[in-house]
Amino acid sequence: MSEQSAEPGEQARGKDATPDGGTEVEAPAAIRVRDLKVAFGDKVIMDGLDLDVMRGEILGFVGGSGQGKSVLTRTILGLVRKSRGTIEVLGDDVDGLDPVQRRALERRFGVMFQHGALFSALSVKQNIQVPMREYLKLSPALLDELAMVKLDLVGLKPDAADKTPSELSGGMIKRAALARALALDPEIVFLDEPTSGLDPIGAAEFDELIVTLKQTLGLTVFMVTHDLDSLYSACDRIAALADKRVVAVGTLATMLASDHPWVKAYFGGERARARLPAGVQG
Ligand SMILES: Nc1ncnc2c1ncn2[C@@H]1O[C@H](COP(=O)(O)OP(=O)(O)OP(=O)(O)O)[C@@H](O)[C@H]1O
Repeated sequence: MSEQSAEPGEQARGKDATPDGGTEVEAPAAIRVRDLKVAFGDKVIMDGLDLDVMRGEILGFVGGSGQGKSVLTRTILGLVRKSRGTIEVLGDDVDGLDPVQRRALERRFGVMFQHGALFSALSVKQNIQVPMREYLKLSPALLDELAMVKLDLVGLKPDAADKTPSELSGGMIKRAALARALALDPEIVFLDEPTSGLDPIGAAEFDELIVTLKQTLGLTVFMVTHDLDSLYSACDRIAALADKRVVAVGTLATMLASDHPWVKAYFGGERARARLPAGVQG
């Protein structure tokens, strides 16, 4: 786990202590964004945004509604054009990739869009197999076997395989969508508000699942969320988006100490303070 200095530019970076506890060194970032600008026509959504998501961490990404959290995710994924800045994913500058390299990189991340976004006409198994069919050449038997492995990984019973999304509970839909995001054994998983719409127990179980998968599969997780419990219990670090850039990044303690008005209001509010883990002072 790491914390950041308040210096501009330094703020986005993750640093790890050396094993002997000595000088801090920069750990490799899974995602490195620098000086990002994104605009739709005259409407500037991000300007001068820096962010590092470190390998093997769960980074919780927060910001007011409509501030650009989904747009940032989509820009990193190459679905929205940036007007300035650099984005490196797993060591590759995405601007320097030819289509073949781009496709190879895309195989290394999985995405779970808001509300699951499963294909309603397909069964759970077929949904999980969509990315497999797109990127892998496997026999139907192997595709079925792999889909069952993914179902098991996310804690769904085998009988969920042949159900359609409309036959699933909200929690099961989230798990099925996560299974699809994990279909190609990604190194990075993007989760857009994964616990929205779940009851507190379902949300806590989903958070636990994400933490377990991070630990067992070594996943890097970029998680857009409004869920304070997820931020407190599942995330290694938190980054806050305001004023078109990342204004604070670090542990919960860093957030609580931030002077930025939006971060102060978000983490210092009554609701946020009431949910703080035991032992953490708001
Ligand atoms: N394709 C687009 N064309 C024009 N404007 C867009 C487009 N996509 C998003 N926007 C605008 O960009 C801004 C940021 O949207 P975004 O969905 O990223 O917000 P968000 O922080 O994820 O919000 P929420 O927390 O409510 O989901 C909004 O004003 C939105 O209307």
